[in-house]
Amino acid sequence: MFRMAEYYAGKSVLITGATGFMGKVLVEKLLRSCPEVKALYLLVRPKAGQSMQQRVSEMMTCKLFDRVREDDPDFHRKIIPISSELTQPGLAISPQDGEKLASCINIVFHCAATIRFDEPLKHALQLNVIATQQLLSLAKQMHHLEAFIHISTAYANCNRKHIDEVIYPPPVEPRKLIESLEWMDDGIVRDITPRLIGDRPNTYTYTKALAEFVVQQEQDQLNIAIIRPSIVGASWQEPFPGWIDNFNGPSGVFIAAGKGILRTMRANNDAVADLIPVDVVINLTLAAGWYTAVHRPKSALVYNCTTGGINPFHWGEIEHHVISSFKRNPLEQAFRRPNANITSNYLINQYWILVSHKFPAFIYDLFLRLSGQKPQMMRIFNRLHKAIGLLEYFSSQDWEWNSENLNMLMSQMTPEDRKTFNFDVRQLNWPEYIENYCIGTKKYVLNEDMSDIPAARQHLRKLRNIRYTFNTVLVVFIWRVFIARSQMARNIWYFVVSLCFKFLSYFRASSTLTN
Ligand SMILES: CCCCC/C=C\C/C=C\CCCCCCCC(=O)SCCNC(=O)CCNC(=O)[C@H](O)C(C)(C)COP(=O)(O)OP(=O)(O)OC[C@H]1O[C@@H](n2cnc3c(N)ncnc32)[C@H](O)[C@@H]1OP(=O)(O)O
Ligand SMILES: NC(=O)C1=CN([C@@H]2O[C@H](COP(=O)(O)OP(=O)(O)OC[C@H]3O[C@@H](n4cnc5c(N)ncnc54)[C@H](OP(=O)(O)O)[C@@H]3O)[C@@H](O)[C@H]2O)C=CC1
Repeated sequence: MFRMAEYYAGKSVLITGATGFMGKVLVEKLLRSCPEVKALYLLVRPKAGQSMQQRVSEMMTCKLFDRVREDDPDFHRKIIPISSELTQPGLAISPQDGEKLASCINIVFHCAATIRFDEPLKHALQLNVIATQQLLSLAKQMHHLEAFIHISTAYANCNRKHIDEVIYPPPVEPRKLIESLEWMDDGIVRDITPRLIGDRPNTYTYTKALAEFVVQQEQDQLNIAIIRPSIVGASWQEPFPGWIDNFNGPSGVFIAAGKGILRTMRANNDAVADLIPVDVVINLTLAAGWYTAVHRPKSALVYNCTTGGINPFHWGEIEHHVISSFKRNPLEQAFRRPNANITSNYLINQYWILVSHKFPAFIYDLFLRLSGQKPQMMRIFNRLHKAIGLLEYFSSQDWEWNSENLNMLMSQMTPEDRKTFNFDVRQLNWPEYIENYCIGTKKYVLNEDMSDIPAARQHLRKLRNIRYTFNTVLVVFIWRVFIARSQMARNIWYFVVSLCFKFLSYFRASSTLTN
C-alpha cells in the first residue's frame, strides 16, 4: 500500500489559516512526518503592525517547531508565505502569486475561518463562506491540483441530534443570502440575524454549514474532502503532549477554573464532552488529503472527527480531572483555590454566580479601591460570564456523530502510517490527557514556569487559610448577630448540637462494640 509520507514527497501544498491554532500544527506535522514535501505555500495577511513575512518568521520560532528544528534546522526554506487577505476580492493575491499557485499547487488545506461565536453575520459570511468560494475558484485554476481539503466543524449541523457523514441541505441558498445582505446596513443585519440563524446558536455554526454546501457544489470539478472536528483541544501526543496556544473552547474555561475564578458553570455532568486533540484532527486531515488524492472518491467525503461515539468522556468527569489537576499543578497567583461545580439547573447556577463569583469580586474590588488601586474583578467576571454564556449551548447537550468514513480511512492505511498519523482515539486515556492539557495551558498559554509550582502550592495553602479564617469569622458573626439575640435561634442551635452529639456517641459506642 502507498505510504502517506511518500505521497506527500515532492508535493506543493497550499494552506490557509496557517497562523492559527490548527494551521500551525498542520504545518509542523507536514514538515516533521513528510520531510520530502516540496513546499508549503501559506496564505497570510499582515496583522498588528507586522508584515506577513515577520509573522511567519515569528511563528517558526515557536516552541511547537522545536522537534522539526532539531531534525532540519533549515526547515523554513520550504515555507513560502503568500500575502492574502481572505475577505478581499480575489483574496487579495497578486497576479504573479496567483499564477505561481495555479502552476504548482497539488493539495489545498483550507483552515482559515472566523471561529468567534459573536461574529457579526456579514463578516462571518464574508470569511467563512465567500472566501471559501473564492478559494475554490482559485483551486479550479490549479493545473496539478489533486485534493482540496476543507476544515468544517462537527457543530455545523448542531441543530440535529444525529449527524451522519453527509452534507445536509443548507439553511438558505448561500448565493441568495450573500445578495440580500449586500445592500443591508449592519444594523438591519444585526436585527434579522436571530431569525436567519434559526435553531443554530451562533453565526459561526450557521456560516460553517453554508460553507459545506458551497464546497459540495464543486465536487464534480475538484477532489474534495470535508473534515468535521468537534471541540479541538490541546495535543495528545505530538509534537509533545499538552500543546495549546489559545483560550478558545474549553481552554479558557479550564484556565479560569485553575485560577480559582470560575466556580460555577451551566453544563450537563452526564453529557458527552466531545473533545478531540488537535494532533488527532491534523493526522486525520493529512490522511484524508492522501486518500482523496490517491483514490479520488466520486463525491466529496465527509469525515466526522469526534470522540463521543468511540471513547466517551463526560463534562462531570472533565470537571473532576481539571480541578484535581490544577490542585496538583497550580497556576500562579490564583484568585482562589480551584473548585468548580457544574450544574444544568439555571437557578442553582445563578445562586452560585452570586455567592461564588459576584460576592468575592465585590469584596476584592472593595479591597482594591480602599488600597488606592483600580477595581478589576467585576470586569473580569463580566467577560467570563459573556464567554461561558456562549459556550453553554455546547456543554449542556449531547450529539451523536457517525464515523464510518473515519473507520474506512483508518482501514486503508498501512500499520506504519496508522502509527505515524495516529487518529485512533480508542487509545486515548482521558485522565492523562486532561492532566497534560491543564499543564499545557500553564506552560504554553500562560507561559508559566513549572519550577514555580512549589510557590504556587504555597499560595494555595495561604488561600485555604484565608478561607478558614473568613469562615470562622463568619460563623462567629452569625452566632453573635442571630443566635445570641433570639431565644428561638438559641433553642434550634442547642437542638442541632445535641443531635450531633447523640449521633457521635452512638457511632462511638457501636464501633467499640464491633471491635
Ligand atoms: C473546570 C470546569 C470545566 C467544566 C467544563 C465545562 C464546560 C466546557 C466549556 C466549553 C466547551 C464548549 C466549547 C464549544 C466549542 C465548539 C466547537 C467549535 O466548533 S469551534 C471554535 C470554538 N470557538 C471559540 O471557542 C471561540 C469563542 N470565543 C469567542 O467567541 C470570543 O472570544 C468571546 C468569548 C465572545 C469573547 O469576545 P471578546 O471580544 O469579549 O474578547 P476577545 O475575543 O477579544 O478576547 C479577550 C481576551 O479574552 C480571552 N478569551 C477568549 N475566549 C476566552 C474564554 N473562553 N475564556 C477566557 N478567556 C477568553 C482572549 O484570548 C483575550 O485575551 P487577551 O486580551 O489576553 O488576548
Ligand atoms: N478550534 C476549534 O475548536 C475548532 C476549529 N474548527 C475549524 O478549524 C479551522 C481552524 O480553526 P482554528 O485554528 O482553531 O482557528 P484560529 O482562529 O486559531 O485560526 C484562524 C486562522 O484563519 C486566519 N484568518 C482569519 N481571518 C483571515 C483573513 N481575513 N485573511 C486571512 N486569514 C485569516 C487566521 O489568520 P490571522 O492569524 O491573520 O488572524 C488564522 O490563521 C476553522 O475552519 C474552524 O472552523 C472546527 C472545530 C473546532
